[in-house]
Amino acid sequence: MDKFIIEGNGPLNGEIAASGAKNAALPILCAALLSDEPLTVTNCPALWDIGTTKKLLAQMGVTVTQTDPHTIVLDAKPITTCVAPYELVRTMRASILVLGPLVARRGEAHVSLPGGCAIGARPVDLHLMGLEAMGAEITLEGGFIHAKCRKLKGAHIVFDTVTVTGTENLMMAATLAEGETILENAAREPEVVDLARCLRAMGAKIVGEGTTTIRIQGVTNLHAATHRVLPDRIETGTYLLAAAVTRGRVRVNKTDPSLLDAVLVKLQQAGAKVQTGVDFIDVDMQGRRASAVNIHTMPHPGFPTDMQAQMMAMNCVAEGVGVIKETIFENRFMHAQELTRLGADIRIEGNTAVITGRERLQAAPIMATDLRASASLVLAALAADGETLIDRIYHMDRGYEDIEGKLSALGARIKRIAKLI
Ligand SMILES: CC(=O)N[C@H]1[C@@H](OP(=O)(O)OP(=O)(O)OC[C@H]2O[C@@H](n3ccc(=O)[nH]c3=O)[C@H](O)[C@@H]2O)O[C@H](CO)[C@@H](O)[C@@H]1O
Ligand SMILES: C=C(OP(=O)(O)O)C(=O)O
Repeated sequence: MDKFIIEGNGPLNGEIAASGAKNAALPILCAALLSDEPLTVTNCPALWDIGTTKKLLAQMGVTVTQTDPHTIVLDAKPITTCVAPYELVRTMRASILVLGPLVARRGEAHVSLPGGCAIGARPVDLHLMGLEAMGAEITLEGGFIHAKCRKLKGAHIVFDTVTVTGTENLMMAATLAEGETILENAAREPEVVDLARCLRAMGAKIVGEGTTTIRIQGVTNLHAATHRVLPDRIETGTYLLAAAVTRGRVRVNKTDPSLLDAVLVKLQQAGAKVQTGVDFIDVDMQGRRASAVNIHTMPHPGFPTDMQAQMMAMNCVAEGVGVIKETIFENRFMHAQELTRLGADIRIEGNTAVITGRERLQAAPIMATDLRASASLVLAALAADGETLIDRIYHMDRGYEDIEGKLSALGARIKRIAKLI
């Protein structure tokens, strides 16, 4: 298993470009299943999760062509099987996103219950409830979801909890259903909005994305389209925090500041000078130590849970005490124990972490437990004295394109070790 060796070497300085958003690209690739005409996806990040999705779709009979490192053309004219097998689905939460499109286009789906980051129980009951409301017959057997329906019918669905992939799955299913579907208490995440834009380019009739009520008028078929994936706001935020933890200055280009309002407010509270343009964000700590901030994770437009671990890393080296409340996932503090191994002072009580900042952290061998936890360990290692060895970084490869290349461009000392005895 690959490991990173990171040597904390002072402030990071420089510019990098954001990649396309993983959590937008994944549902968009699955949307190809809705049409028998090709979908071309550009600005698609080069990541493990994208590779897994390509394999998943290819084994269903979809022709998947990578025309350049960031462009994928998918032709789902022939869907030969409606099965999403355990071996592929277990590594990636987003695999559940083939469920809605398969039932909508083919009238059946057999999808293994999904894996992904171990950050909570992560049930899919709301996805299933919605499909049932649209007329699908659902059974669970042998770890698989089996869904059947001759023709989905529009329905009025109110989500008990805001769910991102739940909203995406039902929005995709509804594009080919008979009549109108109304999704209430829908997720407002930018990735949901990007998917709606892609579906609209394919001929879907959708209004209200980005608000809590999305209306979809079903059509008989979708057609060929090209869609550019929006920039990754979580990747962007992670690199901006690299400036905050190292007292440096980082500019992220090819991004969109309007996607990161909640994160930028916290960076300003931490003492950063934040400048934005249409497609860039510049964070400058002007050599100063960050001040600790309080965070309460919330669905968009609140503070994203996918940035919580990275903010905890910043609080570990900030001045003062920061309180972080995780309200989305019940088990998303796995990084705290590893950060403590670097000398951080973190007290956990239920869903709240109280972090007392330390001037410096000290290098130690540590282990990544999930995707954003890995990002927080990398950030902490950049602010630690000595060489930190981070094990199980495959988690990081799921969601960060060319992490070593981008961090090295900012002046970090980071080395990947394929095998260490
Ligand atoms: C591939 C992808 O886009 N992943 C993101 C997506 O995950 P994902 O879509 O899995 O997260 P959800 O928004 O569905 O989860 C939010 C909360 O709802 C609960 N829930 C969800 C569905 C359901 O049927 N029943 C239920 O109870 C979950 O357990 C969780 O407590 O949104 C999360 C919240 O922003 C992000 O952290 C993930 O990075
Ligand atoms: C939790 C994440 O991914 P997934 O939902 O695929 O586990 C994430 O992107 O932070």
